[in-house]
Amino acid sequence: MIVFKNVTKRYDNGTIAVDDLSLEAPKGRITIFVGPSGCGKTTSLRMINRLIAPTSGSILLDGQPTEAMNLAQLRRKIGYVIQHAGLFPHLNVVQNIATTARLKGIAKKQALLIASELLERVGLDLSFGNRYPWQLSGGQQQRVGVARALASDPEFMLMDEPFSAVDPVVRHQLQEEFLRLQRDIGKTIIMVTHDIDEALKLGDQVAVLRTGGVLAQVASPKELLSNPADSFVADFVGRDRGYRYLSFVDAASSLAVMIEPVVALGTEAAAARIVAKDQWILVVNAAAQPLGWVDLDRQSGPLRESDLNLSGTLASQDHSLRQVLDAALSAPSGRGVIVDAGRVLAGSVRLSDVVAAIQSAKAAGWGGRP
Ligand SMILES: Nc1ncnc2c1ncn2[C@@H]1O[C@H](COP(=O)(O)OP(=O)(O)OP(=O)(O)O)[C@@H](O)[C@H]1O
Repeated sequence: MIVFKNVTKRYDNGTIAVDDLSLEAPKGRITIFVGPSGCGKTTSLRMINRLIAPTSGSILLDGQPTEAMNLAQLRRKIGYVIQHAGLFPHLNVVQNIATTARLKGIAKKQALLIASELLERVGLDLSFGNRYPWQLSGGQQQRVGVARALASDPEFMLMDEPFSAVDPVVRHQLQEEFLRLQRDIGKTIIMVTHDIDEALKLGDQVAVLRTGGVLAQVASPKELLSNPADSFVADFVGRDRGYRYLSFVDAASSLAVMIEPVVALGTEAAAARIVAKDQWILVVNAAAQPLGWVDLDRQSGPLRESDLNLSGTLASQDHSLRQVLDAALSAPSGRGVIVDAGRVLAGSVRLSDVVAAIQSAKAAGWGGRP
């Protein structure tokens, strides 16, 4: 556990970057610091590994005040990941990862072995090991940065905007991989971001800071959305917080999933019309995985790939109500496509049934994920 006790940082020019911050980052969980630019997120993070010294107050790691700890020992306990990864340009990928293990006193051969294992763990092929940082994309560099922080097997991880230097698609991938990794390693993590979506997605708890370094609220994502402490937090978590909240509610098992007629590519439109519920028919591949919808009102002859309407998203029944709602809203037929874990068709849901499921979940006090 990481504990901030009345921590204040006043820079020499008089700026109060962090003002009397007290909070606990629980063991094995992800705590996110989020807030507008200049609200003291990075300063708070860097006070933990003493890159910045607090003006007053203290920070405790598993009960031990950091100011009393040997600096080298303190840093060895803490993995540190920064924006743009900050890799050493003259070392190749495996050597970069191995540096933190070496600092911990692990023999070179063993450190390189650990580094190679971690490379795969963060989703990079072993062949990347010999490359230099400039030969990697931004997303690959970030992965190496995470692997390097993990190579010393630290108890704590500090991550400063680790996924912000990449495009939204790669960022989404990195976030998903990171959550999977954390399920295995269960580190005590504090991450800084200015992106509320990222905070709500990754955080077990989220600390919202306001300008002047004052803690506005610390709570679970669900609590922040349903019970913002004040108008600053309410504005910061976003105007669409009612809709976002659905991300935290499992699609009710009572959700009525209907049988959806399907055809294969190559089926004649006339034959498809016989099985279709209305003008829209769902096309699946040989493994019964949905490919897209076809509008039979505009179709003659065999159904081709180029006839597919691909606008509909897929949801699985164990997804959140937000995903199921999106599937229903995005489907041209108005029927959201539900798949199982192997992307095989399970059926479809009508928008009206999703809305009914949302209403009954709300009436039952939401339930679902914590
Ligand atoms: N070395 C310094 N000397 C003086 N003021 C500083 C120093 N470093 C940061 N500050 C100020 O302290 C405040 C907090 O800065 P900090 O970098 O912690 O904010 P942040 O929330 O991480 O911002 P961003 O999201 O823009 O990175 C800002 O007003 C900043 O200008």
